[in-house]
Amino acid sequence: VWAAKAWREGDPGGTRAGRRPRAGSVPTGFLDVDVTSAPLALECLYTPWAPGTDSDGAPTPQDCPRVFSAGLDLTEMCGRNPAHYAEYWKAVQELWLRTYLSSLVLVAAINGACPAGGCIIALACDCRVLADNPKYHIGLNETLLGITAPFWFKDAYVNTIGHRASEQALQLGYLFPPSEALQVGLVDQVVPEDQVLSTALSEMARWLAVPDHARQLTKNMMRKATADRLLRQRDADIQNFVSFICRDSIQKSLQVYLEKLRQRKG
Ligand SMILES: CCCCCC/C=C/CC(=O)SCCNC(=O)CCNC(=O)[C@H](O)C(C)(C)COP(=O)(O)OP(=O)(O)OC[C@H]1O[C@@H](n2cnc3c(N)ncnc32)[C@H](O)[C@@H]1OP(=O)(O)O
Repeated sequence: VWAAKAWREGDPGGTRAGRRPRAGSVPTGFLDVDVTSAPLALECLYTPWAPGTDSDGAPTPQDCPRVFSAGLDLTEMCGRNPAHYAEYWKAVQELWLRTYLSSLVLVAAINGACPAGGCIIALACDCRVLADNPKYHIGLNETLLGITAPFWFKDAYVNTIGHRASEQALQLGYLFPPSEALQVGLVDQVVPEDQVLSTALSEMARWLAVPDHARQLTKNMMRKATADRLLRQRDADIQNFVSFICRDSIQKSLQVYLEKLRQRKG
């Protein structure tokens, strides 16, 4: 995700980091900011696995990480205590709200798999460019983990791909391959892997060509109702998450899923 202001001004004290986060590190790894203990300065962020920059601070496309984001860190949702779950979920809400309501132009350059929480951050951007690789699936697959997407994930999905497509994809936990993601409108462009960043930057330029104040007011007008719905119910949403995730059956499902992931690796 490229934050326009940071890019235009050349990392003005931003939080760009060189390391690539491990899979499943949203939210604390995705933007490389510990949102549980620090205010999230989205207005000066680079993607933590920015693929390097040239002397002008513009990105260079030499790195293809295979994983845009593996979604929320499942280890944060397993075997912990209710206070931990509450703090974690508050941080997830905060990350999404700040991304979704940012006045910056945000373009997601999706150069890897993008399930669940990864998809929701991409959906919070203004525009999505996905690399054309059949392994780079995108979507909300929560049901396959035995959990349900919260209402605000669903809202963002519906806003982007419509009610019927969301209903079907959410129930099936469907992860769209690039061609289908484009067809359904989940992403705006699918391009060869080595053109993801250049395309994202062209998109960025297109959005930045619009007068800022008009674009920002329009963005807010389009997004406010969806964000307000969560803002009105933040505490209830946290309580719902905690009681859901604390259930023995849900803990069991998540552990089984994590174990499968680890075995698949071996
Ligand atoms: C009202 C209640 C509401 C509840 C709502 C809760 C919402 C949750 C939203 C989410 O985001 S849930 C997470 C969904 N994510 C996934 O299903 C993705 C799972 N991961 C994969 O499919 C693959 O890892 C990948 C992303 C396709 C990448 O494949 P790759 O082969 O490159 O990596 P792996 O070798 O599989 O994984 C490396 C390593 O990472 C672990 N891991 C992967 N994903 C996660 C994760 N999301 N959380 C924690 N850990 C994850 C995996 O187990 C490996 O670990 P190891 O210890 O190194 O073996």
